[in-house]
Amino acid sequence: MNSGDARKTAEGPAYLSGFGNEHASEAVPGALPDGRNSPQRAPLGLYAEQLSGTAFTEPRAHNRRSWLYRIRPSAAHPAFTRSGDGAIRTGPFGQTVPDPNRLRWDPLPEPPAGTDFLAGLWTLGGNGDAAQRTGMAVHLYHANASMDRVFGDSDGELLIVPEEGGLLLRTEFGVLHAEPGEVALVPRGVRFRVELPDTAPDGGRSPAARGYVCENYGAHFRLPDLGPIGANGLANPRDFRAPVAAYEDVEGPVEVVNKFCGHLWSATYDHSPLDVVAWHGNLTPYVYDLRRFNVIGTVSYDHPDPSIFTVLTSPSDTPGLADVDFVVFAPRWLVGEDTFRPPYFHRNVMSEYMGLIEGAYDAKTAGKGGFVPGGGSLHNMMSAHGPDRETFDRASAAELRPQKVDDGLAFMFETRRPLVLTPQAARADHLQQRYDDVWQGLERHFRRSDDTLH
Ligand SMILES: O=C(O)Cc1cc(O)ccc1O
Ligand SMILES: [Fe+2]
Repeated sequence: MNSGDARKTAEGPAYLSGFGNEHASEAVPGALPDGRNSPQRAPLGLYAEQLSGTAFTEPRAHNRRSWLYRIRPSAAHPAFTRSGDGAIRTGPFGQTVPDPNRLRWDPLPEPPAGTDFLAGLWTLGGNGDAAQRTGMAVHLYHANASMDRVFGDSDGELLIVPEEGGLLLRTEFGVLHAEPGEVALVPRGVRFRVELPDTAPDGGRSPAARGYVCENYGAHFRLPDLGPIGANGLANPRDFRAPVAAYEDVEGPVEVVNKFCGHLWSATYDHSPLDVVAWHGNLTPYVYDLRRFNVIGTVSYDHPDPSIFTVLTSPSDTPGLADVDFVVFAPRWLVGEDTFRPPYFHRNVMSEYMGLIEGAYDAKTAGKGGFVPGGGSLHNMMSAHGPDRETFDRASAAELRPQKVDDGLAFMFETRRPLVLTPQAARADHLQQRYDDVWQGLERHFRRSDDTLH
């Protein structure tokens, strides 16, 4: 293999900084044409190819496309044939009756040896319709082997949230590294391979990689508007990192898997499709370190709605109504006076899938049988939830000194439509059976005169 690899820094691959920027990168000097996208003959004998992420005519502020200069055009491939879908499912989700119950899962069980990222993807549920390009799916993954095939998802962009084990993503645009605490996004259709880097001190294979994926069938994730917050805050654009160009020059059979309208299709190419020597444009994969999130909260009283924690949003056609939001509960100070500080009791018109990357979440008791890293909870539209009894008791009695919440990293995929489970999620052994019990014992404290409660 002749690999034009990315320039490396001491910590890992080199990156280009900024969300949605017009970037340009070449792995070989002179590979990018000057002053035009499609010269009569592209430099170095490369093929020019455009990859669009939005309709050509969408407003400039949202328009996404990149130009790729590659050893072979993507068109040079044989026919795809259907392969098994494994545990991957796609909207529309109609195989279970939508469930109004509060649900919680333990982490995915250990997969058989030799399970790569694609084979380890397991769909929990979702909504909308991939063919209508609206809605989303929640997947989890548990893998213990690097892919040697290449994957591209025509149904949506993939927001990958590692929880255990780092991932090396070799993409058409270059190499990305995502550790737990970071997220990676691969745009719709971009081909990539997920490798599990050797992280064990003895140079052995890292034991496993586990995490979550939001497959977004709708509009690209973008940064939320900041409104009165001002020009800065939440996720800062410069903290998003795109890869520098890096290519594989591989002649020989490479399996390429394409997810298209819910099914996996496979073709054996006679070369690697990760053969982009240079590219420019604003449609790129990227990584973001969630610990860089600039958390904003109250400095007076009350618990702000969690929209204040939105990292990325995929808007619908209705202003302010997201198809899906990606929200992070990052380390922060709590200072609210005369305030119940954890998340309040609520019933939400949006549906909430929550995951835990590490530690504990401030509305739920940690530990075995509770909300644990790698597990997840689903609070569908209008289902009543909030702090569990232990949290309610503790927070109602706590002395309200400034308090640093820095013992965990939780996130939420919040979506406009109820999430419908796959049969495998509805019947999973790792679905907790007694989640409702966390709200048992919330006794009545009501007295007609309010002199006893506090
Ligand atoms: O724990 C949850 O349910 C998520 C959540 C957090 C919060 O701070 C306020 C509302 C909400 O739904
Ligand atoms: Fe909630």
